[in-house]
Amino acid sequence: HMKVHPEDVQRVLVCELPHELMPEVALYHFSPRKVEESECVCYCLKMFEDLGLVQQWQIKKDTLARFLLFVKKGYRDAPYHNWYHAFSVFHFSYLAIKNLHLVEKGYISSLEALALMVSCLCHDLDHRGTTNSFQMQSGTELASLYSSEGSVMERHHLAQALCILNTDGCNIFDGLTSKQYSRCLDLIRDLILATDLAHHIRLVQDQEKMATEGFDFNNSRHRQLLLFLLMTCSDLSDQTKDWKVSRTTADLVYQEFFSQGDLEKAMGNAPLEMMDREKARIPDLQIQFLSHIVCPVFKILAQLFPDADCLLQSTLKNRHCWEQASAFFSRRWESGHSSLDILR
Ligand SMILES: Cc1nc2ccc(C(=O)NCC(C)C)cc2n2c(-c3cc(OC(C)(C)C)ccc3Cl)nnc12
Ligand SMILES: [Mg+2]
Ligand SMILES: [Zn+2]
Repeated sequence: HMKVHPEDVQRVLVCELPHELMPEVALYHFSPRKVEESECVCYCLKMFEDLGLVQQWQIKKDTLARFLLFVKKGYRDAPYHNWYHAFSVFHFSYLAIKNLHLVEKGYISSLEALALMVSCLCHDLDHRGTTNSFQMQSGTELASLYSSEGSVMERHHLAQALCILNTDGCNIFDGLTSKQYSRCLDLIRDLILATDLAHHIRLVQDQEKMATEGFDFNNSRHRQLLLFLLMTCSDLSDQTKDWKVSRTTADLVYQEFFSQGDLEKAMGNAPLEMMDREKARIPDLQIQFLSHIVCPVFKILAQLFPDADCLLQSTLKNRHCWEQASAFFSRRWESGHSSLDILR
């Protein structure tokens, strides 16, 4: 099973980063995918510190370093669902908490901020680059464990997160009271299970209604819906960056989808068109994904927080780029040749 060596922990604790994170790390257009892999764990530690969470929750730094190293090791090298995805999702939760002043303004508590950030880091642990329906159709061991409850992969990600928290020297929550501890684990459970796309689709109408009515600070349902919204926005945050990041991410996602499609064909099952490298039209699929999933959630975020409007604008700009690519492609498809190279 996974091992983390004491010298790895020491290297993180003495990390050579300037004591404070560079100011640009806290900007919306900063792409965490540009951070050196060997520096990611240091950045995570600094982000927790920057938000005062290490201090507030009496988190021992060597415990946090060890926890972060175990989480990083807990990701496989799938094209998209790997450590850099988790690190990017975590970074966005830091951006939202810091730039929207979510704790100071009372939208979320400090404990909810801690749970949100830890959930972002752990939310796709041990992902194999295949979907829930693939687990069920091919009868994987994860499906036999979790298919009766649904959200097969998300239940596995949660189990992996709890396993790391229970590993010697990794329990970052041992400074919490037992009441805070059980509240925090309930939050992490709900937040990681909320990353199932099917769960998100069930919630989004209530989130739209909340944004239209206006956030009610005393309404526990509103507070819960906001945490789920922040989780989904973080999971999709690559689409709020510049075109190169947004397009590169789509490339990685389709590498996973097409590999799954190849597997399904080899098993005699017909893949979804989105997963069939012979049939998928990536620009059109991305326009649909941005229109139906991404832009709606950042529209809700922008309605609740006008300062987040720049994020919605970025997703709309990226959709426009795909529309231009699609127009260009359909001209080339008619003339018989096409490749994604034009986007290079
Ligand atoms: C660039 C990009 N293209 C995608 C294209 C299609 C789909 C897809 O699943 N389509 C199925 C139909 C029914 C909608 C997801 C895509 N996707 C995700 C993603 C989001 C997820 O769920 C949350 C975060 C809750 C929305 C879960 C898994 C993934 Cl891979 N992340 N980036 C992408
Ligand atoms: Mg996931
Ligand atoms: Zn994810």
